[in-house]
Amino acid sequence: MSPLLHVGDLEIDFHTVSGPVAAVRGVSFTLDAGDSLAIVGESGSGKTVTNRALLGLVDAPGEVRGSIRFDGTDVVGRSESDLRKMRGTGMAMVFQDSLDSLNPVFSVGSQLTEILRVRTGLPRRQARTRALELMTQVGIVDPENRIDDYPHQFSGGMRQRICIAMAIALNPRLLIADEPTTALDVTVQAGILRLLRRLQDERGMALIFVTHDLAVARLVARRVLVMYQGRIVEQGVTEDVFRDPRHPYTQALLAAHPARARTWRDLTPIPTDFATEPDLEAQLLEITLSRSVLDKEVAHDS
Ligand SMILES: Nc1ncnc2c1ncn2[C@@H]1O[C@H](COP(=O)(O)OP(=O)(O)OP(=O)(O)O)[C@@H](O)[C@H]1O
Repeated sequence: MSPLLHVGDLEIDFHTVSGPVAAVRGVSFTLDAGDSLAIVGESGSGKTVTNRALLGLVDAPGEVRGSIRFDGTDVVGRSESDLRKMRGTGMAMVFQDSLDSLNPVFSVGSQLTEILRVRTGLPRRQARTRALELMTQVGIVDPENRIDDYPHQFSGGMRQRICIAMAIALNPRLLIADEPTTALDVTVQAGILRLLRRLQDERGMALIFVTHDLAVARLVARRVLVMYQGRIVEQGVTEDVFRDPRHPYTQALLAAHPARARTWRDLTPIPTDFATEPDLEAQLLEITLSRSVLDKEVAHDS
């Protein structure tokens, strides 16, 4: 069986006033239908632009070369109208910041029903019923009373759930989630990760999850791909990469990861105030999200 997604020797350049930026180099990977892949790497390693390229969303001054085949069809060089048809039904993306993705002047219900009406031709009333179902599926409590609310009336986590509802509205075969939990606090993050895992499982949907955190990758994806400076330095089954990281960069990422620390005493002491130390805060987030916490919640859900 051929893979759902095949990326071959992908290269992305940005032609800027200060010269060309080689954002992605020689990236190749495949993803089977229903499988999950995490793309991990530090800021600027090319994770986001790689995923935007999958959806044909790299605009000038970006230039994409190489091959991207989704469901047997080439993405690179395809017309904008073809790409628009593919987005939503084939692949859909959830971005980091839900406020950027939602239109503040329309209720969440009208944004959801609009997608359904325009893309599937559902009459207004049925689209609203479907929108309510989708809101329920993503864990919005009492959707009848929330459907006419505006994005600002929802919390960050709930807004991200609405974005996920919009992304799955057309039953995509591949959902790409680009750091969808970065802006959220730990409990809310765990809820979103749990939701993505459940949706993927229930719908048999493939998932690409972008994160800078290897421990989070391990929570959501069967396979992992590690990027460094625009290139893939390592890829494989997530557990194998954890057990036996081959590339020095992956080894360094793992060695530095606070979720490896078993007790608070194992952490590198940071001699500054808890509340103002961003690194420590990030470490705390990562630890709280460590596997046992989320697994317990997933077990509790199922
Ligand atoms: N529109 C653009 N113009 C110029 N350079 C860009 C543009 N978009 C991205 N880049 C460059 O491409 C490289 C990869 O960026 P990308 O956003 O994919 O990184 P990332 O791994 O997703 O980082 P982050 O985790 O911070 O989102 C960076 O060097 C970035 O500066």
